[in-house]
Amino acid sequence: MSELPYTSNYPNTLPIWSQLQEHQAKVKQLHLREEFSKDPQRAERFFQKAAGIYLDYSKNLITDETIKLLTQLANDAGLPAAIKAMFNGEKINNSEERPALHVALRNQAAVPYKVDGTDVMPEVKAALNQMERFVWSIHSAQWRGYTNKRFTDIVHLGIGGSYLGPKVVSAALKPYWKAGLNLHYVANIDGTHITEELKHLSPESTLFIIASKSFGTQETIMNAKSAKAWFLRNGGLEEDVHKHFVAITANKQKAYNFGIREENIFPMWDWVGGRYSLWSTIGLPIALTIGIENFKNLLAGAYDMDEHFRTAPLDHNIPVILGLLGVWYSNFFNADSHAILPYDHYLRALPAHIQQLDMESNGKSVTHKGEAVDWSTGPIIWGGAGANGQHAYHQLLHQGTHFLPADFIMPLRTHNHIGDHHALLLSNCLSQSQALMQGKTLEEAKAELKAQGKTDSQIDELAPHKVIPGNRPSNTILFEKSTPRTIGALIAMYEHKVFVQGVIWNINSFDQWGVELGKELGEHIYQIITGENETNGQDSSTKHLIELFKKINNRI
Ligand SMILES: O=P(O)(O)OC[C@H]1O[C@H](O)[C@H](O)[C@@H](O)[C@@H]1O
Repeated sequence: MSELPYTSNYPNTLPIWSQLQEHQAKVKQLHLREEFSKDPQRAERFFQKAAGIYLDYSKNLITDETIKLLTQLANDAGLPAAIKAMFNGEKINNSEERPALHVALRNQAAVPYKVDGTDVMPEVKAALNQMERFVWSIHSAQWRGYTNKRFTDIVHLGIGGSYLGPKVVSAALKPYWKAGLNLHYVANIDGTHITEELKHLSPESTLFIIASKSFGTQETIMNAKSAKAWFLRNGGLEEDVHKHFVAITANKQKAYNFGIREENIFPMWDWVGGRYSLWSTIGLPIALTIGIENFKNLLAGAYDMDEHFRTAPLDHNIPVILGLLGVWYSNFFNADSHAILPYDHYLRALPAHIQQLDMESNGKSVTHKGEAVDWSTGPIIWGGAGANGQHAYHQLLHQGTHFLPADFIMPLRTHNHIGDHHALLLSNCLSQSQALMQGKTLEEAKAELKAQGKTDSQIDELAPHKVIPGNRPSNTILFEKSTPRTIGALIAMYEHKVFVQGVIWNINSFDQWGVELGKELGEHIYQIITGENETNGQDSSTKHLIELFKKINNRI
């Protein structure tokens, strides 16, 4: 395991940590409603704009002092050096001895990015050119199906980072989709997923992308085999397969063995983590739907955020501020979750992507050196599209016993001008963060009931149910419109936020060993089902459940 190229600390042994604890004791006495009425400039003071993203963080449980102390924590935890190390391509993913160099994929400047002394930019550019040629050949119908029909449907087979990133971006940018091409994603090993997607497709006009960095992920390989079988069953011949299947992988040999022609394999690199890979060739379905120019704009938007992250002072740095606020709540207020609430139908897949990005990155409990942490790390990420959530789980946000910080995310302009929907959507978005912040006092609840003509005893009975404590924090993240550039910046912002937190917590945000055990055990269980292995050694629950499955499926 390689040495970390920057000094990392146990955050809770830093003197600043105890200063923050003392400070928290004071801040928790404050109420945001009063902080706002005391200080009309609060919104201006806690506001940043960069890379087309507006961040209002004034509805957080913070004072100027909090930001000062948190910035000090970032400095003392070695964040500036860690940012440099990431951009320098150093092996910050020390348990896998790899850099995490996704920033190279969107580098717009004529500067090299080196891995082990070799500039990777020529390979990055060559891959982008390969994507461009491919996208052009599909759009111009130079590349056609085996009966000479143009492609109408792309089926992207991938899971995890080879799925969630492309999915959120292609959905977010639907207004930019080229006419005549539909995109479908198949991720799950559940045969229902692929069955439902293929049901209405014709093999003659369907192109499959097999996206797997490792080309070893069970779900994707199984789906790829089933897709190929479907293709062959429905008229395609073995010699036509190369016209309908392309692959994206860092494991060329395996893709080749699967039957993909060498020229139809798009490269990936081990210095790009799966959940950071939508900017690479894994973004091919994005480029196919929105066109290569828009894909390049997406990269440019992410680059804008990278530059902001790399150069802005910590207390003006959007990803740093977001990361520190998350640390403030996780470690000093014991928050164990964080909600992602996009008020944009096109961005409805964002919570799922941020979930993988954040939870797979920071769901760790040992430091870079392998010592157990005794501070909380990554929170549970959850969420969904607004305003729908307001009629479902927001009740708990407003009156539940959990402390749940949230991000409200919304484009200021819409692609779909219809009636006054967008102004109403914005009103909903703003009213939710306002309600969380200000709440409703007992006096207000009573006055409200009185105005409704309730009797005194009714008022006493009902008022406690109507009290809303408020003082619940949120960020409001806005941008002018969902464009390739703003969406690029938005997602890069979250990537860096996650990194900031990983640095403070002294954990490796770029490995994911925790997912391996389930895969290994799954292999074994499958062998038991198929009779290749014995049930010996299985716990009685698993054994019993396997038997139940076999019995119901007549596999005994
Ligand atoms: O792209 P692949 O190699 O198929 O990996 C797909 C996904 O599966 C793994 O289990 C990891 O948890 C993810 O980080 C990864 O993105």
